[in-house]
Amino acid sequence: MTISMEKIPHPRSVVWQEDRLLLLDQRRLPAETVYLELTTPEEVREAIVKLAVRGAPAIGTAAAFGMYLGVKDVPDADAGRLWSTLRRVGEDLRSARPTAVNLSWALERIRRRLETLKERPVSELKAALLAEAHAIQREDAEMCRKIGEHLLTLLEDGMGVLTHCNAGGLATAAYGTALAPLYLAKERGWHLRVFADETRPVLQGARLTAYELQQAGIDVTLICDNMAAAVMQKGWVQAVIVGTDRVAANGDVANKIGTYGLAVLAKAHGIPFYVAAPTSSIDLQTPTGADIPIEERPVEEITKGFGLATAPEGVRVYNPAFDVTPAELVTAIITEHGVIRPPFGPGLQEAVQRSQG
Ligand SMILES: CSC[C@H]1O[C@H](OP(=O)(O)O)[C@H](O)[C@@H]1O
Repeated sequence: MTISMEKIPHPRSVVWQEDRLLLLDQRRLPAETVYLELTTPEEVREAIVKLAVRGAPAIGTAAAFGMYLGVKDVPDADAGRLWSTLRRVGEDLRSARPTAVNLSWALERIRRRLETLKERPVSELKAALLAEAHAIQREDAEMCRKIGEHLLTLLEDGMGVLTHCNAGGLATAAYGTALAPLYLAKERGWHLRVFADETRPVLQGARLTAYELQQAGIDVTLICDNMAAAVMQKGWVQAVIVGTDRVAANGDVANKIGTYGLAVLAKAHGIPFYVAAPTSSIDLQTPTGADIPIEERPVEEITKGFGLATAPEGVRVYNPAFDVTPAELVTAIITEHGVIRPPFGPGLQEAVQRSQG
């Protein structure tokens, strides 16, 4: 199934154009649609660190193109410099953000692909690298649409769905993961009522999810994070759907801070809690959620969000960007291969193996 990128119902976050990478600057949404034109891996790393590009799959894709930017001007006669540059740029990009496994997954996929061609001329290696970056992006779009189709089998027309952060088209190559079923439901003429958590402190839900869904004509209601319990208590939510930055081998899920609390609330209200997870976000080498590195971000995201001082100077701040939801609070994990129910271990292994061919 090939996705026609011209027909996706939202702006593209990562676009390769001739010899440069265009990144939709998500820090400026929803007020401004501005694309950064990047020509070096250092610029790509900075864009990832500063959340100009964000969302686990989008980060992986941007890093893959960043690898090509790092080597595209290496002389064809200098194979040694190509390999040393690949190692340096790979490590530099990998260190940009620690939690989303898609970043290291994409870089490792590039490395493995080039290792199979290590005796080939530099020109062939560079062409193969760029082709692999395009393949990662293309496959991500296809995975997202398939996740949407599988998630739709768990929903019904007329349902209320609550989501957190942005696991939408802006976080991926197309359609998103958690938001994919909402786009497909719209295509089928369903009416789903979406409640989007604003998702402090960076407000990906308010700035990105509400924006994406409103642009697509999907019924979305923006709520503050602390309103999710009341919305569930009113009976307005029949499913919670979130994305993920990393699923551990036992089914523990790292996702945007606040996800764990939603899972506890969903359990308390008897609401299914679904995690949309492309296999590129599943990390079988990480045994449990306790082993997932959790990124801590600058205090200013909380004390001076969007430039407005909202806390006393010098106050102590704790700003983890993610939390871990234990597998026992997850109803199902939905990959591009289908719906996985507990116990998650065997199903996660099978899904990853299917993706490795
Ligand atoms: C399909 S996006 C996955 C994930 O990434 C987001 O984090 P961030 O905005 O910090 O990159 C969020 O946790 C999404 O659920």
